[in-house]
Amino acid sequence: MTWLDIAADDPFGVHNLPYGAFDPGDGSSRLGVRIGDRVLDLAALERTGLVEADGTLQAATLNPFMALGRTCWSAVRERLTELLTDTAFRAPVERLLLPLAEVTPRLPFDVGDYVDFYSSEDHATNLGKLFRPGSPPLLPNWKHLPIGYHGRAGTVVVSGTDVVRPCGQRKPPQAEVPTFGPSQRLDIEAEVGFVVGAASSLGTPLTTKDFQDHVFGVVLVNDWSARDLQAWEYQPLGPFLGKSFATSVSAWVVPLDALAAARVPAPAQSPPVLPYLADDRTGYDIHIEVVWNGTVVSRPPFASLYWTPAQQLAHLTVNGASVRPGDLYASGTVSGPERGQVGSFIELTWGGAEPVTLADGRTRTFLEDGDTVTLTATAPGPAGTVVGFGEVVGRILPPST
Ligand SMILES: O=C(O)/C=C/C(=O)CC(=O)CC(=O)O
Ligand SMILES: [Ca+2]
Ligand SMILES: [Mg+2]
Repeated sequence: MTWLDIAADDPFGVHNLPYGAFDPGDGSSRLGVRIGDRVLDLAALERTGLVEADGTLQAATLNPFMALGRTCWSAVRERLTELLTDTAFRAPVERLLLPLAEVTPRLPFDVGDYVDFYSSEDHATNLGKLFRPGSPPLLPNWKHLPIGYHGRAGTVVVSGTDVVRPCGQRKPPQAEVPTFGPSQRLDIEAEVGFVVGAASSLGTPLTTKDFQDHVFGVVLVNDWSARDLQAWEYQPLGPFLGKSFATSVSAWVVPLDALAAARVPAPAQSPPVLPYLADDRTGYDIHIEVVWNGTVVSRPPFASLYWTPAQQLAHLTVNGASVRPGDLYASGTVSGPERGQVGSFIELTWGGAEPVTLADGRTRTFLEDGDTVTLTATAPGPAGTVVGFGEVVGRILPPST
């Protein structure tokens, strides 16, 4: 039990302790750990000598700390738990707690490379039907490898950042030539992101067993997608400007250690995968909620994903490509089999053909200017607790002229 005055069922209790970066009000970026509705100033804590992490907690982002590797992550997490539970430490630690409401979240890590996968069978099937009607929805490679593409690391933004509606080329199927203008089919993708901590060596692939030692933690991701731009540009090289304008991540990186109780068996795979992709089928029971202008429109179940994050890591390094601290790889859109479980609005409204009605009585197909989308998620924690992921929220601004 923590000495802090927080409810036993608080999703940000001592069983969670997610890391982030925050601006205390002076324009700087400082590392912190969230506990309840407060943030513990890790830079100041390290300077007191109560925690030791080679000075890495003085940095503006988590990258130097994440580079230290799992032994250090576990030691610091254990020490933080001790400091927040043993009343002997209450006096020196309590002084370093700030109300969450008084700080501004910053991007918690410098994003190295950003990869986005496509690992939900339901999502891939739905998108196949919508983008390629008349063809088999799953391409022949889909069950043999986790399909992915490299996204744009420099436009990954922290939750709360507004998203300007992108402009670009689009060509409806019946049109003869493309036109240019603001996207008319602006969409979201609800995803879970994995943040690499420990680097690997160029030329040496990681195995599925290396996942625990290289992945530091988990964030929520909204991979904003302009479907009209995407549909016209994506063949043959894959997503480009239809997705690179912005990708939002949640402010708090939930340590992998906080998700031990959320492990569930991932779906069985058939046909069998090649040996380098064989894994112990560890999935995570993360329950996502998609909230559109205040209305919950969907509840995507992460546990349903066909490809696990361990397989994704093994696949993305199997050619010898290395990973670095701050690399981010996202699961791909999380969709379950039901309409109320899909992770994108193109699926929710079936290509815009079936509008949804929000709580304010207004209908929607794709995003309108001024709309706000919030993704939240929880997972089971130890001893009946709940692990919170916070939220990733973004509001759509009109296109720049
Ligand atoms: O099937 C397609 O052509 C396109 C699929 C996507 O847009 C999905 C994507 O970005 C990967 C994912 O999030 O699952
Ligand atoms: Ca995506
Ligand atoms: Mg994106």
